Amino acid sequence: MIEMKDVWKMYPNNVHAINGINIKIEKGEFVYVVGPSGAGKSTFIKMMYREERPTKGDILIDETNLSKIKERHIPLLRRRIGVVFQDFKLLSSLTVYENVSFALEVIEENPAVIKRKVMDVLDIVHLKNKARALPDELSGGEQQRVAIARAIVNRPDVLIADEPTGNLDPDTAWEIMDILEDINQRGTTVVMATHNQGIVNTIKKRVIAIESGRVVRDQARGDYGYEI
Ligand SMILES: Nc1ncnc2c1ncn2[C@@H]1O[C@H](COP(=O)(O)OP(=O)(O)OP(=O)(O)O)[C@@H](O)[C@H]1O
Repeated sequence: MIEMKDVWKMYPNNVHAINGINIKIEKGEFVYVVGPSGAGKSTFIKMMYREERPTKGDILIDETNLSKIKERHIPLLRRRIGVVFQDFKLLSSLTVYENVSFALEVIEENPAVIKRKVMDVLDIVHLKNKARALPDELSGGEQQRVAIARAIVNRPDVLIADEPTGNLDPDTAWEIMDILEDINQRGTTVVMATHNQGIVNTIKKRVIAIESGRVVRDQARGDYGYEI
């Protein structure tokens, strides 16, 4: 479960990005975060994986209060929360296999276990046959699938995706959604910030709309709600 209690965020330049958010996301939910550009969606999401810290308020991931965890425990938190970005962020000199295995916490794992875990997630994203390829040899959609595999290889409870389809053509965006839905159906909570009206209006899920750093709508099976 993810919970925000009266969360505020002011950046050092005095921009008030988040202004008093209270939300609860239960285990296994799939949530879209929508809203105009600059509304605070990325800030909202970054606080969930402790990339940014709130100026005020508490964020709980299950029993862990993110405001209270020590810097040295952040890697442990990141194993419980996978993150996917619009621009993939793959390491260009590593193969698909290496990009995924690199993210795996390798402590006390034997090579056979590592290989099984990497191949299992490459199977989920339908990329087993590209394990030896380099990112530059892949399409944008394939690169995003590698990024998703990397994000889930530690079996996180939560997958956070900030505009995961933002750089992809429409057909490829739908493929990515199939994979995110599959991962969600396997039990992972998915939180996805998006500007993709077609996806939100077709694959109906909970919608949290943010404007000027506040939740202005929180709706089960909601619409995108903005004209593009
Ligand atoms: N690191 C930062 N330092 C200062 N101000 C920031 C920083 N990051 C974001 N902001 C500001 O905070 C506000 C919210 O930004 P945020 O990126 O969270 O919005 P967003 O809804 O994700 O926008 P978009 O849809 O364009 O990605 C904006 O006014 C932005 O300029």
